[in-house]
Amino acid sequence: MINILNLCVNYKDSPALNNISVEIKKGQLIAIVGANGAGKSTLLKAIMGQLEPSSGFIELGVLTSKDIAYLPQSHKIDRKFPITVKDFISAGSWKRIGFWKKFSSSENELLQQALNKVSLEGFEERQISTLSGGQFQRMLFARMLMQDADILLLDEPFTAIDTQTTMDLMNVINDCQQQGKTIITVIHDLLLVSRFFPNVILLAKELIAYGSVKTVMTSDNLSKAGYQHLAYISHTMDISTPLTADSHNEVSSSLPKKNSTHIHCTNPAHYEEKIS
Ligand SMILES: Nc1ncnc2c1ncn2[C@@H]1O[C@H](COP(=O)(O)OP(=O)(O)OP(=O)(O)O)[C@@H](O)[C@H]1O
Repeated sequence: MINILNLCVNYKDSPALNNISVEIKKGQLIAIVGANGAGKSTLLKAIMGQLEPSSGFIELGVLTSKDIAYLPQSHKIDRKFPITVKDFISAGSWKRIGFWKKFSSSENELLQQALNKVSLEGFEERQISTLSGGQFQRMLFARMLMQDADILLLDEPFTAIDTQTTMDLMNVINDCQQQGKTIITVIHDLLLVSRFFPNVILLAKELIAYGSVKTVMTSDNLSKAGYQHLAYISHTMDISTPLTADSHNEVSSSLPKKNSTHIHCTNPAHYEEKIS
């Protein structure tokens, strides 16, 4: 479904990805792993069409970039931008309904579902600047859910958030996979990868390995990817623990409730980084 063939991406004269070939099937859940500067974010941006390949290509089959939802690294978003949680999340639907349009009842329903899935009911009128780090990340997930896209690309969704929030959001990712969505996530936490992600792309500007956790995260591959300090303990990593994130309802019930009203869509370009 996503066919990446001999992909090279350069920033001016400087290569960021070299000769990457990977075939990703519909419904797969994949972690992209690699040291800082390995080209992980670059690969996501190339898949979503924000960066042009210097050579090689990416095919999405019958899908287009409109069918892709992107969750950026949270520090790339201006958290001081004056916008409510509701308006921020509703921006996820702009590809469907355009900017500055009133929501239909079905869009409002999607919004409520998204808020519910990330346990942020009652936060609709809050300014995004007042959210904690974990609540902010939940809001980013809600906006991604609002897009209702077939392909989800997430860039470091679990950086600097607590275990509870990580587990809740892992549950959201799991639900999305069960709905048949294809999910590709950049992750630095190798233990999280080994526990929750069936497949891994290991990068170091070039492709070190692609496949199941067991076949990819070997000492040899980790060493080639620049994880020399971790390679020697890789064989002790527990890759057999199943997903047990079931605390979503608990957090959900502890948050305040509030009715929604109709909202506007705001152009995400106002508060997000632009790719140069
Ligand atoms: N806009 C840009 N202009 C020039 N070079 C860039 C740009 N964006 C990224 N790079 C370079 O491309 C390489 C890959 O960057 P990328 O952000 O894809 O790595 P990454 O694996 O996501 O890193 P990290 O884990 O640190 O986020 C790095 O050397 C980086 O400095």
